[in-house]
Amino acid sequence: MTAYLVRNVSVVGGAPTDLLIRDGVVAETGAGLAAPDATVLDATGLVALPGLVDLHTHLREPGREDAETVESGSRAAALGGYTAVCAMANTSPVADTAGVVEQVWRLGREAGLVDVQPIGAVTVGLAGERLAELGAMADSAARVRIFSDDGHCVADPKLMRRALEYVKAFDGVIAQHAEEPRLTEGAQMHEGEVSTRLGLTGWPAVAEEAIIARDVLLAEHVGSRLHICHVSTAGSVEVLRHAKARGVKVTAEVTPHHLLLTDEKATTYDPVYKVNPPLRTADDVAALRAALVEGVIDIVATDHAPHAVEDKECEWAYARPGMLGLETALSIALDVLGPQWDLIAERMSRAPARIAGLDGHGLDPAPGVPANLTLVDPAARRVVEPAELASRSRNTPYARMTLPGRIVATFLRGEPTVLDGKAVR
Ligand SMILES: NC(=O)N[C@@H](CC(=O)O)C(=O)O
Repeated sequence: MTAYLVRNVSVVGGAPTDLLIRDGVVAETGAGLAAPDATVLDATGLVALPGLVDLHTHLREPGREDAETVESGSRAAALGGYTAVCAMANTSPVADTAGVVEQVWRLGREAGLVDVQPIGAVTVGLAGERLAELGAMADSAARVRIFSDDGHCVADPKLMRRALEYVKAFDGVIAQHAEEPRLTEGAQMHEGEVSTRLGLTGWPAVAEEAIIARDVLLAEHVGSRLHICHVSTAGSVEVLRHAKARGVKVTAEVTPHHLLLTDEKATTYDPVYKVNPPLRTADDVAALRAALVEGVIDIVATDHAPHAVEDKECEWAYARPGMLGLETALSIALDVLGPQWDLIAERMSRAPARIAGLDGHGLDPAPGVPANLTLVDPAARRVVEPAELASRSRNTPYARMTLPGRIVATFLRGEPTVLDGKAVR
């Protein structure tokens, strides 16, 4: 195994130092290290972060390998600075059995570019009628701890309660896609002034807020861990603030796109901006940003949702919801938060690793720690070219935008997955 001597790097924004990476761990840190056998990387001006961890990635395998595979999504993740991703269960077949989660887990190991941690479905076939085999998935080789019907809400309160009770035994967490389905029938975009102007059926903020309010009360009643996927409204932030003040064990994520884009984008009728939950108003964006800084929202998660061309380049009403995220998330975070490295490390690596229970991830580079880390050039600016993305899909909402920051290198247990901004494999 090659040793790497990373020279003159700022660890999470601190004073420049050297990092020696050997045998899968950070072996030494300090100024002026010597290691004649190591490959030297001059990291002057670069920042080292603990490898990013994505709690919400759609890898599309099995079932839609034309849109993404475990391998192509893993490569996109590594290029985005990630060392671990949690793969959502809405594949085909659905990841609702030990067999399917083990298959995804094994494909992740074979690709070897990031740790792929499968998420199991809460209900059989995401149909919201019967609990899936949560215990069997937890006991499988994939050791599933997060369960989600993402793409669908667990709308039945009794099923939601049972799921919360069930996962308590192994400290699992239910990740809820908060959308009261009766309130979003036929919805095409955020319900508000823009939807009225365009004559499109709206997805009201209350459809999200009502489910979060119900579920934080259920989680409190049961004493279980609840995670809220892709929080998108100012009202949801208020419900979460209230729940956290009461001591409810709830965590929440926000996506890069909900931190940057608004429902005004729908006026282009370009389906690349169609996503679930929909892009909201500028006031919502401001509330989400403030909540992320404050900690009412715990993490940034990408909701990387690759879609084939025919599912996106069509009429708005027929387009599938979802956007790419893995290869641009750090740049958007840098754009929105500025160079607050400790905050970025917390919201994009340490906290998601804790929520997912991923050992060896989310740890700042320090002697003895597994070398899961990424090197960022904060001064670089890049133009997003869809054709250059590693994802099999092209549905990025940031096409041809100039974004700050570039991932220079990513290491997974001491092995580079990205060097000089390029995937190693
Ligand atoms: N976030 C999205 O817009 N899409 C997700 C599922 C979903 O949440 O609808 C997908 O799987 O494509």
